[in-house]
Amino acid sequence: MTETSKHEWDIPATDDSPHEGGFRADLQITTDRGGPRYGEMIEQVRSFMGKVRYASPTPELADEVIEDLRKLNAKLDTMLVDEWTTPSGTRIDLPSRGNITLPPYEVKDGGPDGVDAEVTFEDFHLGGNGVAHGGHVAVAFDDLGGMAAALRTGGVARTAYLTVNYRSLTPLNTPLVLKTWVDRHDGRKLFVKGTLHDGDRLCADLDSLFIELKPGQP
Ligand SMILES: CCCCC/C=C\C/C=C\C/C=C\C/C=C\CCCC(=O)SCCNC(=O)CCNC(=O)[C@H](O)C(C)(C)COP(=O)(O)OP(=O)(O)OC[C@H]1O[C@@H](n2cnc3c(N)ncnc32)[C@H](O)[C@@H]1OP(=O)(O)O
Repeated sequence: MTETSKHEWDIPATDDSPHEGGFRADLQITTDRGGPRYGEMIEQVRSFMGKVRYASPTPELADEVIEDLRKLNAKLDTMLVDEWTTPSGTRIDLPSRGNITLPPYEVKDGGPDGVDAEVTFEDFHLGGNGVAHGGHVAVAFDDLGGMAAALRTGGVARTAYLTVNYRSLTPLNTPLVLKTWVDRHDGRKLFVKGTLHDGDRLCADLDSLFIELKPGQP
């Protein structure tokens, strides 16, 4: 057994379906791709994105930052790979699998019945008046809802609908409890529910439908 095949979301390949569900059957989930400091690199980028949200640079500082970013972009240009082999989204040892586009969450427990995670919306996720943007809350629900569906079926599912009810304000820079679970499973249809809590206070809840993809479906 390889290091990656121990996980419940490792999707089995067959001879006639090497790309199960249109996705690579072997998602090559790793804990070492990108090196031991990849998580730290992502943290620095997250921190930078948060500062960009709040910074009001002088024109001179903007010039400097542009130059620095050009250099950094040129460095990463030399290392671009496809989506199946980038560490971003496949490093299961890192918050949100190292996916910079997701609010950082840590899975505490997960299986066919659902997923429990801790999510922190950061400065970058500011909507207005000091609280999280509703779109970022929906992104967190979409990803963790997709994970609940994937852990139930052992394959990748796509979101058919995603209804988020915003029940109270979602604070920034506060660890919050995010839960998703399969409420009903009917053939390829997975009705996934979810909740986001700040302590005892319900911030938002989720009502969604994920459709298990057929072999080869994009
Ligand atoms: C991606 C992860 C990669 C990373 C890998 C790393 C680790 C993996 C581990 C775990 C995975 C972790 C996390 C998951 C990550 C992300 C999840 C995010 C997922 C997304 O963010 S994904 C993007 C947004 N998503 C779309 O881009 C979908 C566009 N769309 C379509 O692609 C089709 O539309 C589709 C496929 C949805 C259905 O199409 P289809 O042809 O397969 O099926 P069909 O239409 O026949 O529907 C079958 C039955 O569902 C009913 N039905 C369908 N839609 C409905 C609706 N809206 N309302 C009510 N009922 C509905 C029908 O009425 C029928 O019901 P019935 O069978 O009873 O008649």
